[in-house]
Amino acid sequence: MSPDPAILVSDLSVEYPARGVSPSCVALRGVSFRLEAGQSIGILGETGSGKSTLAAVLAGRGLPLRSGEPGPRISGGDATVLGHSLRHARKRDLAEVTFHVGYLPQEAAASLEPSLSVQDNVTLPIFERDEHYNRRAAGERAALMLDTVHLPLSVLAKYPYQLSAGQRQRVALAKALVLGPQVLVVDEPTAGIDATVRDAVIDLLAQLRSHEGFTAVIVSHDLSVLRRATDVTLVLQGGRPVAYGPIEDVLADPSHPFVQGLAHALKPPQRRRERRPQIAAGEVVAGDAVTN
Ligand SMILES: Nc1ncnc2c1ncn2[C@@H]1O[C@H](COP(=O)(O)OP(=O)(O)OP(=O)(O)O)[C@@H](O)[C@H]1O
Repeated sequence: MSPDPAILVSDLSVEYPARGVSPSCVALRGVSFRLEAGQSIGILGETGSGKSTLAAVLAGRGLPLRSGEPGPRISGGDATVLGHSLRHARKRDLAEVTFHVGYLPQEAAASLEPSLSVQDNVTLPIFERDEHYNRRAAGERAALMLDTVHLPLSVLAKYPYQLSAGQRQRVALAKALVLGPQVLVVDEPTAGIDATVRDAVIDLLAQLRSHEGFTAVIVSHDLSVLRRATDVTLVLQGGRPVAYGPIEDVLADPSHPFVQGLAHALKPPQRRRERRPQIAAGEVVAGDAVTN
């Protein structure tokens, strides 16, 4: 394992600058964590807590290079990804980061290019970097990626509208993996897909996690994803970190009221099932005591 962390976030604050009549908005405040190469972190939090902003920033996406450009701006602290400081990133740094960090944004499946075949969608990141790249080699790469996400090769010639939502999600994942990233950032990978495909996507993320040196940042409120595909989970509220640790520890020891609510929201079916027999057993005992 490299002595340098894959990702180092130190007291990071991020804001969206004011635009027109909209005031500026601080999306992240004082976030810190260190992720070694080969580790995987889950990001959890209520809507608007800054999860997608953190994912996009760490993926090097959307950061403006000049003041006045739209996009989230690092207003305090820093995030260093694969040795590149994002606060002081120049165009070349961001190109390096986006090359080595695969990104599956929220609703990535819906943002596949409808006029392109699956093969052309998956290989788009290759040709965006090198328009003269060998087409045959790119086709072979697309086939390998489809195999990685467990889709049949017949899907390569299809168009996104011909696929199910779950298949589109896996194509989007293949596209995020096509450049062979060292780090994968995924934002709600199981949202909006049916239960069977959801399991397949979770299996995939768990398998990727077992690849040596593969580092991942996974935004999800799906407990199975956090359990199977992450080592630690960071909980955000209003842009601030409120809990950090392995997901079971976070849920078992919720010292913050928000995390307590979250633990309850994520666990009710199991807890209710566990509690009911206990109450029933108590009633039986009480009844027995009366009748005996
Ligand atoms: N382009 C933007 N311009 C201005 N403010 C934004 C922009 N995108 C997000 N925000 C604000 O930044 C904050 C964090 O948003 P973000 O999308 O990161 O939250 P989230 O936790 O991912 O939410 P969700 O779970 O709903 O996707 C919110 O207050 C949001 O309104």
